[in-house]
Amino acid sequence: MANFSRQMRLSSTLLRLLQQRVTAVNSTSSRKFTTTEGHRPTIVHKRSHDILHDPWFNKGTAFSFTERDRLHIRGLLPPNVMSFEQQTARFMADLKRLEVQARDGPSDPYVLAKWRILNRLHDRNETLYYKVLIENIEEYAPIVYTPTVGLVCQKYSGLFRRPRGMYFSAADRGEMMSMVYNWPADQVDMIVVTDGSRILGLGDLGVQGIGIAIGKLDLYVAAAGINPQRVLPVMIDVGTDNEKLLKDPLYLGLQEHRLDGEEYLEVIDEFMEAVYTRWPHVIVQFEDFQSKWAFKLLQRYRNNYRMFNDDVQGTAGVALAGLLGAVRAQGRPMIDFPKMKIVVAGAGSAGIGVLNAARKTMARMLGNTEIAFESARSQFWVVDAKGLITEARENIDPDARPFARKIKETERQRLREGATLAEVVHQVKPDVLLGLSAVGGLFSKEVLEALRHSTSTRPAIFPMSNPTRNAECTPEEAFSIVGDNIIFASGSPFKDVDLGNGHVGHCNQANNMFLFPGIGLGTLLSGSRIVSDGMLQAAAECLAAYMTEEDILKGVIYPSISRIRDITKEVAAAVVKEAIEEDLAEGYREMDSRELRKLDEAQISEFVENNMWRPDYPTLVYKKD
Ligand SMILES: NC(=O)c1ccc[n+]([C@@H]2O[C@H](COP(=O)([O-])OP(=O)(O)OC[C@H]3O[C@@H](n4cnc5c(N)ncnc54)[C@H](O)[C@@H]3O)[C@@H](O)[C@H]2O)c1
Ligand SMILES: O=C(O)C[C@H](O)C(=O)O
Ligand SMILES: [Mg+2]
Repeated sequence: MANFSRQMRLSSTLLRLLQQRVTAVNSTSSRKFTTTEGHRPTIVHKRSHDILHDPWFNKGTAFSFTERDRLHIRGLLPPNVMSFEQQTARFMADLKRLEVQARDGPSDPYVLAKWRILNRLHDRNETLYYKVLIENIEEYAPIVYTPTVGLVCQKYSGLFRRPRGMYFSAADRGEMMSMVYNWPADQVDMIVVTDGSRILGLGDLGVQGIGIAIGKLDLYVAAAGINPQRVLPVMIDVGTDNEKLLKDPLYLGLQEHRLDGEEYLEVIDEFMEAVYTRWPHVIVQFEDFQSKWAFKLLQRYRNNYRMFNDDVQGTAGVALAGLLGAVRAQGRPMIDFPKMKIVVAGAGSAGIGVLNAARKTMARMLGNTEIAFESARSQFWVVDAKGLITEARENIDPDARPFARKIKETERQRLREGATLAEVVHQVKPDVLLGLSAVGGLFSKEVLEALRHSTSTRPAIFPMSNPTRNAECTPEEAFSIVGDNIIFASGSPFKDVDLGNGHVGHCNQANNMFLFPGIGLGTLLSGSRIVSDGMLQAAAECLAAYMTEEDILKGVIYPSISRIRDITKEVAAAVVKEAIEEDLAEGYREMDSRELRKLDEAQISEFVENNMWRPDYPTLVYKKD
């Protein structure tokens, strides 16, 4: 009897195994024989451990039996061959177990543990990692990207395991042109580079800022479908002025003060020359450079290289789309935008970028004349660490000067140089209060109470600073103090607010993640040599038009992150179209500029979609070098 039940157990195990094998066989045989690149075999030049430790080709337990023989890895893996779906499910179960044990809330103590688990998967098997990320983007973007990525950068010394990306330091001067050949990939499409000097709202984190470049590139892969083999996170370590890091024995970067002036520029110039020599078509996204350098570097390189600054230009487009959404949410036509009164707290790279873009858009709507440009200026009040910026400000930052209020105007409004944010909001009664100050809680009770007197029927509150703790206010504060009717959009994600009357206060996320992946992908596929103002404007307009009237009236002015792949495709198509119209498009692979010009709108969209990478295992075949 005992024997019989043992046999039964064995045969049910066997049956299960066989079923799994059959499923695996079926899933292979049911594959359509298309000519798409994903199903052609990939030739590999390594075997054995090398392939298991190579995240580009590793499939872990999903290697089939024949592949295990071919690649000399039989016996190096547990015997059960898992399907891609089983692997995903197993990984998700593990990740979920952690969550069941700790029901989180906004200050989830397990975010770093989740990041670690995801990071380990990233090291082992990139294809599976991106499948998990894409299928669960809403849940895990806040882990691999903002806000958790900020914490990861802060704790980088402890979290560092396997290196990812490239590091160029001040000590590498004169060597970068050869160093760049140490990177294993012959093709790189996207580089995100930082010097770690202003990571989110967390200040100078030195070499630890590499985390932000990695997080942005994760979105390039997940949202824009850039091939993960062709992305490169870069950290340019020119030292740090963070005294704590300078003394920290575990710090992984150069323990000297930051280079400045010509010396600093020489390092960045050398880096740019090196990467464009090896990969002439690469797109370089500058990220989280302190404002002092952000504008200068943008002006220095934007006419000669395929580059853009995400904090200045990406943020500007995202904010602009939100501002236009706020106009529509009041039931007014977009063309009413130039009538909006906008108070901006923060005049750094992000704030100034937003101000310039909004002013230009207003001027265009008013007829694109010099008078229109001048008159648009008076719709903005800018408050920085020293208060309201007026023409009376001493040593005014040249980038902020165009937005300094005229003395006469301020007197008329009973304001003055250096007036506090609360005073400005009280006197101006703005339609929009937008924060890019990196100061958590800046929109205090006093400021929000003053906004209750806004002349708008639906005041808009945009605490755009990151990460969560640096947000100028929480949605709970905004809805409870200013009212249920407001439009709320924050840089870091917040949960919707229960307003207690059967209604929900919607929390939009106003983050440049809705634009930079599409700007990069569109630039890549158009083959444009530069990222023009027109291409950036097209990206912003595409995002602004994405939401339906019905959504907007409900206060939903940005898409949910679950739609990031779709919005990114649309943005990229808009960028390609604009590049064609501006005669900048030089084409991509077999789609040369002449072919590109023949495409209609739907065909451009299809072209974009067909060139977006998806996580899918190719069949691997070994070939000797
Ligand atoms: N949501 C997004 O997509 C997005 C994009 C880019 C930047 N950001 C966030 O914006 C913030 C600022 O970035 P940045 O590069 O402009 O930084 P920055 O340090 O260059 O600028 C900060 C600005 O805020 C001002 N400021 C400081 N204290 C203030 C106060 N008490 N009141 C009013 N203004 C004050 C400073 O004077 C300065 O002008 C960061 O937190 C960053 O994470 C968000
Ligand atoms: O990184 C983000 O989440 C947005 C932005 O680039 C920032 O610097 O805050
Ligand atoms: Mg940034």
